[in-house]
Amino acid sequence: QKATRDHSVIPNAFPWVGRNKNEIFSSVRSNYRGLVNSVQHFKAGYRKYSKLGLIYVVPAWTRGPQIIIPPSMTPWIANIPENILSAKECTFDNGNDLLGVLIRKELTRSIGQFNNEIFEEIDLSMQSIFGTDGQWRKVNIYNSFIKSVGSSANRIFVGKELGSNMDFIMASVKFAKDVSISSYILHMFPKALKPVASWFATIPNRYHSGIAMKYLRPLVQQRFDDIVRKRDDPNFSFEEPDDVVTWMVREALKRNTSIETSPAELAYGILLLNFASITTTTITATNTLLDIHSAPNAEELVEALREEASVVLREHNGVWTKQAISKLYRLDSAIRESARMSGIGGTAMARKVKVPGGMTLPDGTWVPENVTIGVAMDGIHFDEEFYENPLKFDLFRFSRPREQYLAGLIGDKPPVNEDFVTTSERWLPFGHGIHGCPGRFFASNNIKMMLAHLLLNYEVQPWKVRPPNISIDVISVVPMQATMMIRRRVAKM
Ligand code: HEM
Repeated sequence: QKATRDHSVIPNAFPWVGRNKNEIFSSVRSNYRGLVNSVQHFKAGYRKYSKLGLIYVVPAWTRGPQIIIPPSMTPWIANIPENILSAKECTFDNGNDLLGVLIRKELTRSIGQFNNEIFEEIDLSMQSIFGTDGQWRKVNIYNSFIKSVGSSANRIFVGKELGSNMDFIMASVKFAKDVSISSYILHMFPKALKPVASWFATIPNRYHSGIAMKYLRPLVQQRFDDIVRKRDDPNFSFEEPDDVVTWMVREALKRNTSIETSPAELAYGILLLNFASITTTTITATNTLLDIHSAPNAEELVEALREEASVVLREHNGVWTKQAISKLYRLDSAIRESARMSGIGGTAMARKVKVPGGMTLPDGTWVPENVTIGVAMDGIHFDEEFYENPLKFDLFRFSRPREQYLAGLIGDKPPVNEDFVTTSERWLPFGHGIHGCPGRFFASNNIKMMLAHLLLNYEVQPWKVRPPNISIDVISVVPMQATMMIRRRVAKM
C-alpha cells in the first residue's frame, strides 16, 4: 500500500484507471493525468468496472485518488449524513449551516417574487454588451453571461446599489476562480512546504476577497445596526429591504451566537454565496447556448424555443412571472439535456469518508478513512441503459413526453416530471439526495429568464463545430474564451 500525499491509502486490490503501477514515477504521472484527463478516466472506468457493479479508482489532482462506486450504490451515497461521508470537505465549508438554511427556506420560497428586478438586470446588461442597434457584434460568451448572472443574482443577494457594482461582482467572480487555481497549485507541493506555498498561492484569493469584503462588510454592518436600532426604537425611520443580507442578519440575530452575529462572518457568507452560485450558473448557461447553436439543426431548435417563449410570454402579458417560467418546457429540457452532456463534473456526489478506521460499502468492500468516493456522473449520463441514443443532443428529450401528454397523444396520466431542478439517480449535475444543490431553483429561474430573453431579442450565429469543453482536475470546463456573433433582433410576440 502506498500513501498519496496527504490523502489516504487506497487498498492495493482496487483497480485503477489512468495509472500504470509499473511505469516509472507512476504516482506523479498519474496525478498529472488526473489533472488533464480525468473526465475520460471516469468514463472509461465506468464502462469497464461500473457496468459490472465494481469499484475502481481514478487519480485526481486536488482531491487525490477517487474511489468510484457503481450506480447501484447511488441511492446509498445520496442519503448518508455529513458526519459519515462529508460533502462539505469536497465542496466548501463555512463552519455553520446558516447559508444553506437561508437558501433552502428564504431564497427558494421567494422565487418569482423578484423576477421584475432580476429581469431588469438581465435586460440592462444584455443591452449594454450585445447592443441595441441590430449590428453584429463579436463577444465573449462566458464573460457576457457572468455579468448578467452576477448582477441579477446580486440584486437579490445584496440589493440594487452593490448588485450593479461591477468592481464588487468581478472581484467575487475572480475569488471563485482563484480558489480553484490555488488548490491546483498547492497540490504540487509536499505537505511540509504547504504552509509557505499556501501563503504565495493564495495572494490573488486575498486580493480579490479583500476587494469584495471592502464592499460587503460596511453593507452588512449598516444593515445590522439599522435592524437592531429599529427593534429598539420603532420610530427610527428604516424599512428592512427584502434581500439576502437582511434575511441573513435576521437569522443571525435569532441564533445570537458570537460567530453568527459577526458582520465580518456574515459578509464572508455572502462572498461564499457568490462563490457557489455565479460561476456554476454562468457555466450552465454558456454550455446550453453552445449546445443549442452547435446542433446540426440549430435553426430549427432555436425556432422551436422562440415559438414557445413567445407564446408563453404573450399568455402572461409580457411578464416573466414564476408561472410563465414554469411553462418553458422546451427551454427547461434544453438546459437539462445540455447539463447531461456538458455538465460541470466528471463525477458527482464526491464525499470524504469520516468514519475513524474506515467503513464498509454496501457491497462489503472496505474503504479507508479520508478517501474520497463518488459516482461517475458522465458515465451514467452517457449510458444507454439510462438514455436512448445518449450521444445525441436531443433538446426535447425531457419535454417531449410532457408536450405529447398535453396534446393528448400519450397516456392518461402525466409523465414523470423531469425538470431541470429534478435530481435523480440518472441525472446528477446538482448532486442528488440530502446534499443536492439547494440553489438549483434560483439558478433554474434565472437561467431560463436569461436564455428566453436572449432567444426572443437576439440572434446568435450558429457554430459548425462546438468549441469544446476541456477536462481540468475532476471537472469539465466550459470554453471560457469562446466568442459568439450576436445582434439585436426585433422581437415578434
Ligand atoms: C446551475 C447552477 C448550479 C449548479 C450546476 C450547482 C451544482 C451544485 C453541486 C453539484 C453541488 C454539490 C452537491 C453534492 O455534493 O451532492 C452544489 C452544492 C451547493 N450549491 Fe449549487 N449549483 C448551482 C447553483 C447554485 C446557486 C445559484 C446557489 C445559491 C443560491 C448554490 C448553492 C449551493 C450550496 C450552498 C451548496 C452546498 C450544499 C450542501 O453542502 O448541503 N448553487 N451545487
